[in-house]
Amino acid sequence: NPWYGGGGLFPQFYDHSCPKAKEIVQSIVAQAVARETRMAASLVRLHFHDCFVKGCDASVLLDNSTTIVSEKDSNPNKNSIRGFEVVDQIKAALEATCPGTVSCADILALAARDSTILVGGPYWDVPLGRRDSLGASIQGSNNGIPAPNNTLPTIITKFKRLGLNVVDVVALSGGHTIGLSRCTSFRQRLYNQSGNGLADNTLDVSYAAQLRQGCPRSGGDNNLFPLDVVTSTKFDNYYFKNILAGRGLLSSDEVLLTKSAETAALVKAYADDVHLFFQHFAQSMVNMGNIMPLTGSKGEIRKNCRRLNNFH
Ligand code: HEM
Ligand SMILES: [Ca+2]
Ligand SMILES: [Ca+2]
Repeated sequence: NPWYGGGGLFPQFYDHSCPKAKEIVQSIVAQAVARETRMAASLVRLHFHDCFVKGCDASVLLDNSTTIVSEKDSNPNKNSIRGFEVVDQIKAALEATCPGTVSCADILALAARDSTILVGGPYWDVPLGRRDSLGASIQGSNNGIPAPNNTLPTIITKFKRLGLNVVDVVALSGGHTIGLSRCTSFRQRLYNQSGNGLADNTLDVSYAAQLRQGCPRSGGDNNLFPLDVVTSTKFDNYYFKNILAGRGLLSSDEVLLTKSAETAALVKAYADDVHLFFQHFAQSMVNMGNIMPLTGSKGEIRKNCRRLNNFH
């Protein structure tokens, strides 16, 4: 059935219960991205870090409380993940228009799509109807979200566990065509990639020298660098062209080219054909958004994305 995604979600879910839902999300995301372009990247990543932990259920949005250990303090998220204030603003507007109707998990999926379009990326219909979790998993966040120094087999395994495939790995890594990374996420490549005191030899020499300027051996952990050194505010295929030129920022970006013929072929195909990348990215975002949604009477529709309705 073409109307339904893998998880029983469908794009028309709010057409009767909250017909303005999509435009409300879009207009607040547009304001936020106009204020700060990076917010588009941060909102795309927020959906990813939600879906990879217990599925797309807004678990990532819960704050610490007596019953919740927040995913916000996990290794991948701490001092890194952002966009929560924008989600709060969207939720407040939706509660004012259609109280108790639109889930925080669906807000994340819509905001990721709208963000992508606003910086020049592809459109896709977002399957909807997710409900919000009654818990969070900091352990799931620490273990389930790939780390930048993971090997390619480990990264692929972390995707496959969730029903995603190698095309999804490479296409979704293309999300790094926008946004920023902290020095701490790639420092090892600049100084001691293989424990021999040498820089990663796959790094372009002048790019590595440029990175060392702002990312010293010690200190500057939170200094920020574009994930796409050519067009970090534009959703395009420079991320893949950069990898081919030894200018991928993270080890997890570079290994797509050097550790598997299958992923390398996709990197080259996307570098050659932006339309193919856009088509695959859109499909893979739908695939990611279908990971283990709560539907029917499972979970709840939170009134405030940061806490359970029955909070203490
Ligand atoms: C394939 C495995 C992946 C790894 C190892 C990875 C790792 C990272 C790391 C280390 C950062 C920088 C964080 C920091 O230093 O604060 C980052 C940023 C980012 N990631 Fe990924 N990522 C992966 C996949 C994805 C996917 C699937 C998406 C979305 C489709 C994505 C979207 C982003 C975006 C947009 C940013 C920039 C966020 C901002 O500027 O606020 N990443 N990623
Ligand atoms: Ca989740
Ligand atoms: Ca770009």
